[in-house]
Amino acid sequence: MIEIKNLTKQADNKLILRGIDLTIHKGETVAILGPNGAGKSTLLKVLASLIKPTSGLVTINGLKWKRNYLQIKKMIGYLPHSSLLYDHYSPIENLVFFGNIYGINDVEQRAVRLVKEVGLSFFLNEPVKNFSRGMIQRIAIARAIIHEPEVLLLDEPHTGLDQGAISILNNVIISMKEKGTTTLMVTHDFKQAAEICDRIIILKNGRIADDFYIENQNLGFVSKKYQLQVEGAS
Ligand SMILES: Nc1ncnc2c1ncn2[C@@H]1O[C@H](COP(=O)(O)OP(=O)(O)OP(=O)(O)O)[C@@H](O)[C@H]1O
Repeated sequence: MIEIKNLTKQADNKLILRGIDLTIHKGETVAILGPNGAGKSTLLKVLASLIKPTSGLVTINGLKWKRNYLQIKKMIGYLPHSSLLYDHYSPIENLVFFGNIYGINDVEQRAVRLVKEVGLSFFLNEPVKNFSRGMIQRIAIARAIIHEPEVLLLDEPHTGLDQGAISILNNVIISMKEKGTTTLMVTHDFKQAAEICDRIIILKNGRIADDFYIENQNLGFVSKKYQLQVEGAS
């Protein structure tokens, strides 16, 4: 479970997050929607502990960030805009490298399985620098889940993926949900949000403008709620 209380983030005199209160329950798959500059990536970065909040409290599974840094770090898988992969390493070398950081057992076996899961077995030993953007994104996703995190933070994960890779990613997220993983996904892709998420949060000007559950992958409902909050339509 993730608990966020009165979270604010200020940078260069700009208040990016303006008092976020949010509870995400274990196993939920949550999409964070909002216009450009709303503070979505900043919220994810705070949760991933890449940047410090200006004030407020974040606890993950009851643990506070400040006191349990390493323990929490192991619980989290984070997919940022950049892949974090090493260009000259192959997918397998990258995944083994990151897996070793987390002290994974049988890391090579797991790395091979993940590369297969994201559909790139054929390129197992090819340097990542030769890969297309979508291929890099697939391996970046595998990297984010190499340590089987309990919490998955994904920043625009569908960007650059073709239809096949979108299905692969969605299946990865769904199968992790079945194992109890909690996922927060920043996205501009309403269709994917409606398809795999059970809850939607709309962020606007650093505040939560709406927070609701969806049923039956109701894309129309998501679009209508978004228009109402962000575009001011009724
Ligand atoms: N380190 C920083 N210093 C100053 N301003 C920043 C910093 N980081 C982010 N911002 C500003 O905060 C606002 C929110 O940025 P953020 O990247 O969180 O938005 P976002 O909702 O993810 O946007 P997008 O949909 O365009 O990716 C933007 O106006 C951005 O320029």
